[in-house]
Amino acid sequence: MSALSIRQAEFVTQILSHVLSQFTSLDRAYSQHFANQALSSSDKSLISQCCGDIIRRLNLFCYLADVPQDEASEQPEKLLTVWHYLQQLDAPMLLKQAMLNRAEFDERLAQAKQQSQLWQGCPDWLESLGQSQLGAAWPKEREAMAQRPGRFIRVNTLKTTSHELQASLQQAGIASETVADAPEALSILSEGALFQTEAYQSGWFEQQDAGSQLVAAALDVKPGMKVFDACAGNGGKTLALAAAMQGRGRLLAMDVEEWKLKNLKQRAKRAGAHNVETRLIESSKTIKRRKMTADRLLLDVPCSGLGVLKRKPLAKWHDTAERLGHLTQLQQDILQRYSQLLKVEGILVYATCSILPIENELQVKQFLQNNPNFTLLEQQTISPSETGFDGFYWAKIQRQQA
Ligand SMILES: C[S@@+](CC[C@H](N)C(=O)[O-])C[C@H]1O[C@@H](n2cnc3c(N)ncnc32)[C@H](O)[C@@H]1O
Repeated sequence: MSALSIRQAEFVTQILSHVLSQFTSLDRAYSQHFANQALSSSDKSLISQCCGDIIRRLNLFCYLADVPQDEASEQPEKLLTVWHYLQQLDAPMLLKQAMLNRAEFDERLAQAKQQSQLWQGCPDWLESLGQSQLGAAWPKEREAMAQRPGRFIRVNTLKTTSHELQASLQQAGIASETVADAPEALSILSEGALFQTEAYQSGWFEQQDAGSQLVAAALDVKPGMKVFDACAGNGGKTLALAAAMQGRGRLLAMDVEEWKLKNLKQRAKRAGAHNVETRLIESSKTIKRRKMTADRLLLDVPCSGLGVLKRKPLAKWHDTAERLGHLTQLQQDILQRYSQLLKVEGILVYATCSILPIENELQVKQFLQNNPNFTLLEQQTISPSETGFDGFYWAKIQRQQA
């Protein structure tokens, strides 16, 4: 990795200031700041990697820069200087005014390395939650979630094969490799303008973490089935389901947010997923009207997102623990009401992008206690530390009787 140019450094400081003062998502900030700018894909990739590194361990960067965390948005240059020092790089000229006393920095660095919670960029509320929920398993998950996320795509088998896609990306100078246990996933090994390739324009792949692909695969859909994706959002998993159905059967994508379903429709068109229909959930009638009609049902419920902190690190700097009570109630409510969509012998997958038992196996346990006509077939937590993927949970549940 090389030092940032002055221009790249300016983008980083502007984006950091923006997200830290307004708490908009990093992705949204990138699209706003990059719009209509002559930046190469390697510029964009370096800028976003650098912003991600700093936000992921914001408390550490503030400590090393001797900046109070609530003033981080006003002193992003100092955080960027720390980023350069940590990688033994010279900071760009722009940052000279933000130079830190090297001896003091070294002393702080030595102290920080002794404190794993600080070194791995973990706020106090998350440390207590992780400890209480996961006990001895927490430290390795905390460490895994301090790392940069991997870059994964899903091969769109409606249009191509893994082999053909790899060859096409290789021609565009992008190296990739297959991923053990996730048959449609490719791990992208080189930087490069993935989204400007002919393969992307032709709908041959979607960006999707390998863990998320495993959740969709757990539903085990078959061509010709009637499948509901009841919290479909922008359709990451819907499109994976459509590919597994080989375009045959009915796939109904539902959500409470209309704009997400609009995005989903566009993505489905590009992917050639012609059996996808969308339906806005306007009231409980949308569900009741379709009672006992589904062969398969995906409930990818709203959650804390604490499994995907590598990719969405800003969530560390809100106290998500405060929202957990509301979220877990909503999750149980969705599971209880939407499970009525299933036919007898139909199968649902309840899923979250969290690794906390309170959102996962404890929710399923409560549901099964209240609904003896459903049984648990299988469940899995996809652990970031064991897989290198984002963290997810899924439970496969079958309806035995009406
Ligand atoms: C984890 S996200 C889904 C991500 C999506 N499945 C994917 O793979 O891209 C959860 C979704 O649930 C939606 N949602 C929130 N409350 C809901 C409700 N009561 N019924 C259905 N969907 C809901 C949110 O709008 C959000 O899109």
